[in-house]
Amino acid sequence: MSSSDSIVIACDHAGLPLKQEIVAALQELGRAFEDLGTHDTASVDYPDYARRASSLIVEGKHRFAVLICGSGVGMAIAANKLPQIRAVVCSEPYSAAMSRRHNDANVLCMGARVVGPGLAREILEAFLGQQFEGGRHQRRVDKLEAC
Ligand SMILES: O=C(CO)[C@H](O)[C@H](O)[C@H](O)COP(=O)(O)O
Repeated sequence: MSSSDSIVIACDHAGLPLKQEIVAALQELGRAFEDLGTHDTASVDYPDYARRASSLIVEGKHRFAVLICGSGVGMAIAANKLPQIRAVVCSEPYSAAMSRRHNDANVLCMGARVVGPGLAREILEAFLGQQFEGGRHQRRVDKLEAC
């Protein structure tokens, strides 16, 4: 794995338990990652964490982000405000895989109040295990950036 495949992870208070599972999964997978927090259950605002993590992708420090809140939705809305960010909320592995293959998604959002740890790990592995296919999908992704 090259450093260009590194991952930044972040969560709000609602996402903390699942983020801890994702940290363990990434360690077992041997993936390099940076954990931006939050690190305790005090209530925080997901846009702050989504912006920090997504900014590190835009700056080129990390290739992917995994963002976790209660539903995953708030994190995705916030992350997609930044240019070059294609954030998806996934609650099953098929969408996660296709978001890489067809959409070149670079931010995976999950809801700790939606998916359990086993399913979350399957989603994570589906996302990280696929490559963007390019071709006609590159044309469509280019149009996304122009929207
Ligand atoms: O942004 C969200 C919903 O789209 C997240 O699920 C948040 O984690 C959630 O809104 C936090 O809710 P709480 O009642 O403040 O714990």
